[in-house]
Amino acid sequence: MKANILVIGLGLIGGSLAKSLMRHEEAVIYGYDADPLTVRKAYKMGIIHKPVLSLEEAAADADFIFFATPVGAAKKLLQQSRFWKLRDNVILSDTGSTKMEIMETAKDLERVFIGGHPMAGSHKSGVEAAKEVLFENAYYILTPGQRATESHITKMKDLLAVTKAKVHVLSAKEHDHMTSIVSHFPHLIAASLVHQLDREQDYPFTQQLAAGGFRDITRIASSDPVMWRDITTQNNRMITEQLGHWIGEMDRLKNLLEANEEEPIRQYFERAKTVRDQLPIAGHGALYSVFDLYIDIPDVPGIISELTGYLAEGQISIVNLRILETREDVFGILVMSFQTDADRQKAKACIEARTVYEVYIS
Ligand SMILES: NC(=O)c1ccc[n+]([C@@H]2O[C@H](COP(=O)([O-])OP(=O)(O)OC[C@H]3O[C@@H](n4cnc5c(N)ncnc54)[C@H](O)[C@@H]3O)[C@@H](O)[C@H]2O)c1
Ligand SMILES: O=C(O)C(=O)C[C@]1(C(=O)O)C=C[C@@H](O)C=C1
Repeated sequence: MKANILVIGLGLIGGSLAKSLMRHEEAVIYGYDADPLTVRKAYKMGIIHKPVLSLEEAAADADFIFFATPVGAAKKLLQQSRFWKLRDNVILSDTGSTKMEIMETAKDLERVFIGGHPMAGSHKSGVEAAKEVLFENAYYILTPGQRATESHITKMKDLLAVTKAKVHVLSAKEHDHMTSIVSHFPHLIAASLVHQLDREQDYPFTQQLAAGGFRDITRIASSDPVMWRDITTQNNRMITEQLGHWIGEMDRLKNLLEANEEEPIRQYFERAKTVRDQLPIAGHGALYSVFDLYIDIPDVPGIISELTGYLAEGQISIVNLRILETREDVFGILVMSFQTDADRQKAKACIEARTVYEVYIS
């Protein structure tokens, strides 16, 4: 696709988007960030073709403009964009985690706006964390504004096709309701669990004991505070509604604990396990699918390079690697993540054929 694409905000998401949009051979990717060092880094990393110094000049040449800053800044930039001289057929979009306030702000624009939200990310931020493959297999939500026609939406879908994300259209209200449940509120729970640990005075050693469970459930508490401040203030009503449901759930749990009967407690865990295990794609999250393979490995030097070497020979790409609970002289579990089930099956067959280690899919 031949197009000038301007990405404003070259952090984790803007950087990843810019890099994957480079797959359009004829597109020219312009990159702007409030932090000039980030723009330089993005250029050096090959994430953008043209570093932008004057936002307004670059905007005037753009066919697509993406606002990929935290949602508070995105709202302000959208307001400013009313005074920019833009092409008549430009399509504006964003990557923000909230949609209702952004769509409300975009309502007054005299250009087409299609809200966007790639449902993939990380607790890491900044251009250094950007990855070309970040959106592959993830849902990418679009919330078209009132000026957007079917042909504009198709144009946007064609542009995003190279990200290999699953593009899905929703209303801003549907979006904000659903993400408050599966993304926004969980971040507050993660933060609150860390605060609970932080308040523990009697046994400071508790922090040393925070192992896999605590680490897994609180990983997202390491996310960027400004980004989450903005999300929480913009989607405040929906998030507060979820808090109300949560308090109800905690009351139910409190009753269960006070009664302290084995069977209802087992059923509580059972129901949660059933729902969690049935989330789309092998229980790996409703929003971002990766396909994990578990390999029992001895804790010996060189084991990981041995296994990744076999997969490289078989041309099988890995998206992530981690080790669960390895201790000296004990078998550990190596978890390899793949982008597709087909890759995972190929990897399983490859490792089984070439090693004696037990390989399984959870
Ligand atoms: N992090 C995630 O997991 C995730 C996932 C999907 C969507 N999002 C959304 O995408 C957006 C970007 O998130 P991120 O994780 O890439 O953040 P980030 O902190 O990695 O990057 C944001 C970038 O925007 C720049 N910036 C801030 N204000 C600016 C301004 N006024 N003008 C120009 N640049 C400015 C910052 O310098 C930074 O480089 C946010 O709206 C966020 O809600 C985040
Ligand atoms: O995986 C993470 O660290 C994330 O928090 C990613 C996550 C999410 O909540 O799933 C965070 C915010 C987004 O808007 C989309 C994705």
